[in-house]
Amino acid sequence: MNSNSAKPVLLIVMDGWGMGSGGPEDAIAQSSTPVFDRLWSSCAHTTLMTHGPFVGLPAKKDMGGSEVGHLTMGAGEILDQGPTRINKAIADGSFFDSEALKQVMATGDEGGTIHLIGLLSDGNIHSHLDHFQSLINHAFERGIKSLRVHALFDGRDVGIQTAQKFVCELEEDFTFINSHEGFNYHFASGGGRERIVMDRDRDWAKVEEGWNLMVHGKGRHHFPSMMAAINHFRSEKPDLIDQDMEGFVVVDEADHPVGAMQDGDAVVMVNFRGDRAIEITEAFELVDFDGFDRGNRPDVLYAGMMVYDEDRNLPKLQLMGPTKVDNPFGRRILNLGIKQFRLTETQKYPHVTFFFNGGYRQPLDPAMEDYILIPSDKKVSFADAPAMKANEIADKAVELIESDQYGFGLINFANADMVGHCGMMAPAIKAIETVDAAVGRIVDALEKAGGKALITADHGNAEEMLVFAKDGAQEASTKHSINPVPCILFDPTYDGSYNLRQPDDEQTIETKPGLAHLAATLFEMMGQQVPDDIYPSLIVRN
Ligand SMILES: O=C(O)[C@H](O)COP(=O)(O)O
Ligand SMILES: [Mn+2]
Ligand SMILES: [Mn+2]
Repeated sequence: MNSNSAKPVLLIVMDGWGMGSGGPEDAIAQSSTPVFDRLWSSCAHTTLMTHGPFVGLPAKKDMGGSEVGHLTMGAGEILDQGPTRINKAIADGSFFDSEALKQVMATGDEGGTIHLIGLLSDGNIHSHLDHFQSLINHAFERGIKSLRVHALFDGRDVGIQTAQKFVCELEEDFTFINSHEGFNYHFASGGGRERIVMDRDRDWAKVEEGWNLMVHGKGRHHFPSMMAAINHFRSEKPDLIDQDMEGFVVVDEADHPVGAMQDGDAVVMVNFRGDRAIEITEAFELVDFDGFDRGNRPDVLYAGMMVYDEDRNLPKLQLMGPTKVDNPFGRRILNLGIKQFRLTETQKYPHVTFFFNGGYRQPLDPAMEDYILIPSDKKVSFADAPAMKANEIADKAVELIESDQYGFGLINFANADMVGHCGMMAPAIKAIETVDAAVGRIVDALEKAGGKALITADHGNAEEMLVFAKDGAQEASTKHSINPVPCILFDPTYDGSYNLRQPDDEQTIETKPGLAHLAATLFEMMGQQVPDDIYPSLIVRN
């Protein structure tokens, strides 16, 4: 096929745009979305499942996320994702046999302290409390005497004020373990994930603050316990979302940090998801690191739950091998000679590259793949800049479509998700309206170029900005939803001769329309043979 004459077929991901109830919690229903409404009523469309087993996650109600969503879209099939594989390995015991974990435990045998750092919640997007507990119990059973937990508070993949629940669960474990002679297991530091450590946009000040708390035991706030810290910050600001809590150090009666890191200690990053674990991993591992001044760096053994950066093989020690896709969509179309682009802003860059590719970050053939990254706004809450880079992405998309070079392009608009995570209605509406207009400009350009697009989302978020308790009380929702997402096949030549498969109750996990069916649908839209080793296309010819 001559890629220069290709009619572009795009996959447009409106990140975090789910199908809501239309009620007061639904920011999408409250937005003016003339483009979406026109496309929904004039194009073939369906809804897709994006959560739990539909994307290879362990539990029925696990929320989907950008990583698992893009990985599933690119794979064209449902594959076990990181947490599923970790859970299975913990259950069958193989998790504890890894060389990496043995090395970590060996430092404990030699008298070193084992430090667990990570997101302390059961959100299952970046981490899971069970994984902390499995590691803690294993260390205890192995007779490791000293362990510290440096906890990042969530409030973003779970309820907005839930930190105390997870803290108390581990405190109970520690109380039991410490009742045995010679054991001392404690929390050592804490702070909200948006304030410290879990940055993914080279905002090194956040990582540095976390580094100083965890590694050096240095920070502005000192507390005798985790609960003292949580109570203090909530008494100052009762509606404080856990993700925004300031960082602090846990200290003893003499005001000394209880868990500063020493030579000979081991550190395990418990998060399995890579995007927000890479920067702290660089700080621990890179020799020529220049993100910030690390001070006197203790000589510690560092391990991560999984690979966070495949290209650089970071971290060196991984407790679990990576989820790999043997033949992802991008590689398959490359082999067909189809030129492709990926386009988004920094916040979602790994998702349209690394995750969609099922494990590689850089183009396999730079002459045939253009990965275009627009820098995200820094040092702002996206609630204050809800347009994010959607207009710039649309400008670039129009230019790429008009260049007449590409047979495929993947675009991600981060707004409905990133602004949705702030939990505020008015900015979310602005975010959605911006995306709607940007998609409108892209479909207009596609129409002129004779192209087509699948317009969909990787999971919901902005259509569920409030959650309601049984007693009717409501609180802001900052997390993803498990609602289905829209899927529209934009085709200016559409004559009603096909439809998209609709969900029904007879279907199985594999056959219910989901993200795993998009790859085959794209092949069909490009006029290519659908490979027989991926899930079938959603297109049903009348
Ligand atoms: O990292 C985040 O911002 C949230 O935990 C998940 O959001 P994402 O999966 O859409 O990136
Ligand atoms: Mn997403
Ligand atoms: Mn999100």
